[in-house]
Amino acid sequence: MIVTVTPNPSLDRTVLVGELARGAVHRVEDVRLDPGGKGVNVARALVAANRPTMCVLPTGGTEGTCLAELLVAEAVPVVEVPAASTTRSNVTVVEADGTTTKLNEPGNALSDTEIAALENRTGELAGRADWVVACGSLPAGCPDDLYGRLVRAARAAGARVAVDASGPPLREACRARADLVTPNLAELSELAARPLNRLGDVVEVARRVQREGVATVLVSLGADGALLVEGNGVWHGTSASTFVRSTVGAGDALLAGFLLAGARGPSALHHAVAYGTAAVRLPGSRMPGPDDLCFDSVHVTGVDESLTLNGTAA
Ligand SMILES: Nc1ncnc2c1ncn2[C@@H]1O[C@H](COP(=O)(O)OP(=O)(O)O)[C@@H](O)[C@H]1O
Ligand SMILES: O=P(O)(O)OC[C@H]1O[C@](O)(COP(=O)(O)O)[C@@H](O)[C@@H]1O
Repeated sequence: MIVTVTPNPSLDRTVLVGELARGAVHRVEDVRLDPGGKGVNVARALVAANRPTMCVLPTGGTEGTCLAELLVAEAVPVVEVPAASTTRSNVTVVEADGTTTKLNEPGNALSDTEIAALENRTGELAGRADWVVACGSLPAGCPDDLYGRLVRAARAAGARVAVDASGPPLREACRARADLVTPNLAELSELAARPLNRLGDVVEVARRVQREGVATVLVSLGADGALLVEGNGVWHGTSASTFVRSTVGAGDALLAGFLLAGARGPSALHHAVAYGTAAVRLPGSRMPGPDDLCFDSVHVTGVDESLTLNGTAA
């Protein structure tokens, strides 16, 4: 079983417009509502692939009820931690050419009791889990070390732990020796406090994260694919160019694909990039299922560290 934890879930509303212009009135061409938040999306993709999954999340108010109902409709097993404050709503504007603009609310604060309940429910499930996957931003006022604490508790219960986070919560998860972290380029660059222009820069910072005790670093590079640093190995997965409908949830799909393929080595990277690529072809944050994947368009190679991120000479 894989347990996902999303301390700051959201109700995701995605609207489609021709071209976004600041200050203008737009007539929306299409709209969809998805259950959202990074761990929620990972759980949706896992369930779509028939992998036993539990999705732990706080829910509050009308939005929280709606979010839980949407998950039930997708047959995602949910462990709800009731929260006094309302679950946030995030808005995504997708333009006809696939350009994606996200407006993410910070998320209402959880009380200390609610945070403790989230940790307890996760801890109880961790004993039966292969992986605990903790993802996304933390709501207002939540301690930065929440993911670090979850890593320690889940590992003590015998599970491996993956964390997809940014800033201080990511740093704390690395310090607690998460088994797998999945930063995107901006998040890794923030961690390193410098721009990362070449594949070699990405590898160097990922190696630094490994030295802290994180076994596997999977860096998502948007249209340039993803880089896997594991043990002494480094691989770059790319896909042939594809049309982009919405990039929301692509990182979550990448992580789900990696876990579904065993979270190890170039074959898992190949599967992960197939998931990320499939996600950008789907509307809103709809998660891909096995039928959406196209493995032939994905290539995994060793890494020439002197190259820029898109594989051209510096
Ligand atoms: N514009 C794009 N074209 C093709 N694939 C993409 C594009 N954006 C994302 N992907 C795929 O989705 C994965 C995750 O995307 P990315 O934007 O890096 O993650 P995050 O959502 O975490 O920032 C990438 O590794 C890639 O496989
Ligand atoms: O917790 P954060 O960082 O605010 O992100 C939440 C948002 O990210 C998503 O999980 C999508 O994630 P990615 O596009 O990074 O894969 C949305 O469903 C949600 O609205």
